[in-house]
Amino acid sequence: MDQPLCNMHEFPAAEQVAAGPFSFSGPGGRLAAGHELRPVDRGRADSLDVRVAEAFRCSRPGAVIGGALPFRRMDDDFLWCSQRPEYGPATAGPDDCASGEAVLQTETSSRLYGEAVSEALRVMDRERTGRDPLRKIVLARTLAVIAPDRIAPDPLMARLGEDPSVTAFKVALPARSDSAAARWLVGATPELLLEKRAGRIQSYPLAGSARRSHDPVSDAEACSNLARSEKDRREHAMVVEYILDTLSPWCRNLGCPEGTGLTCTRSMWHLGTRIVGDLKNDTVPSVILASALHPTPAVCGLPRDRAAALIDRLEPVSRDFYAGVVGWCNQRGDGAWQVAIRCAELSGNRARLFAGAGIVPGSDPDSETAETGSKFAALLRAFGLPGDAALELDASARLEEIGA
Ligand SMILES: C=C(O[C@@H]1C=C(C(=O)O)C=C[C@H]1O)C(=O)O
Repeated sequence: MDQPLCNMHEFPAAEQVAAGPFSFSGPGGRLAAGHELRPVDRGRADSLDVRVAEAFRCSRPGAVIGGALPFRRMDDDFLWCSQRPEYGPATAGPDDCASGEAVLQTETSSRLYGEAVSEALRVMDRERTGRDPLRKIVLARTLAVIAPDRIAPDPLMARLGEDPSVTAFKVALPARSDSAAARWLVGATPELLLEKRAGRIQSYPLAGSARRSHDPVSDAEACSNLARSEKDRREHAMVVEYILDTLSPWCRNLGCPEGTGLTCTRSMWHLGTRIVGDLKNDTVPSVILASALHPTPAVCGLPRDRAAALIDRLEPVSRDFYAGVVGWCNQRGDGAWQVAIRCAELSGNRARLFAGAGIVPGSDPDSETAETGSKFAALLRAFGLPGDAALELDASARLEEIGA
């Protein structure tokens, strides 16, 4: 092998190589980048197959590609090929990352978010009787956490991994041109975009959400209200249909044997549907299937390209790799790719937290704002802040607005 086992990216990639540029920990165990890392040539979704094949062409048996696909298909991905990945049992646990001194700041105010939801509803209403109307859009907002010191990705990931219902992840992100700080995306996602083992694939889309409660009676009530909600079922069905339609050309058979059910993390209830299938060609890499699906209407909308354009117009902060895809793939094409939600972008002592919600005709701007507020809870707790800190911040901003 005469290619250098080093990276060709600019600073601070060396620091990211040293720290391990990707790591995933979930119910199935843990995979970390390990040793002998090379960057996969960066590029867009339309050249991914060529670049993945090239990265594996001269790699050792057991090599794995891991990293992140951005939200926008026209942006470049950030993937690494590891010659010696490390596998182990899931690691979770109390770690020393919680800094009680972290401060929460609004980036996108709840008022602005509510206005964006209202604007999306107006667009849907205008198009309602036209050809191919906008039927769903997922809008997100951000919060900032400022810590006294640099925020380290691994302890944060360990805290997030304490919830056994999620896959905790850490992936290196490309440096921004205006800053020398290494960037990371760290999160705990409950949503599996695509897993492939030999010829079998699986996807577990989520859409339709309710906040959990510490009180068991209210928690059960939130769950049963979600199960009965016509709006949430409609929102969910669009995602399932889209995934079935997209995967069917690749599959000999494909279906949802268990139907739609309820699933939960420590902070949220979701509607979820397990989709399983058998591939016609079992050598197709899992990352190619994941990229073909991305972005699903669980994070973007329908019709996809128009929803993506409206997201660009209505969201003040670029998603970058939030609502993208994170995961890994081996030389047989087996691997697991998760939807990059419930995550924060770390850079120095700052973290940008993202949360989004699906908007369909009939959505209520205030409820959607509250839903995004609830989705920050797991991250906020991992930073040592109260889980409802975002909701509290929204409530005090509202009081200020009305001059109370
Ligand atoms: C977009 C996010 O979550 C997605 C949106 C959901 C919804 O609208 O109900 C549910 C799960 C996710 O697919 C997020 O958490 O940021």
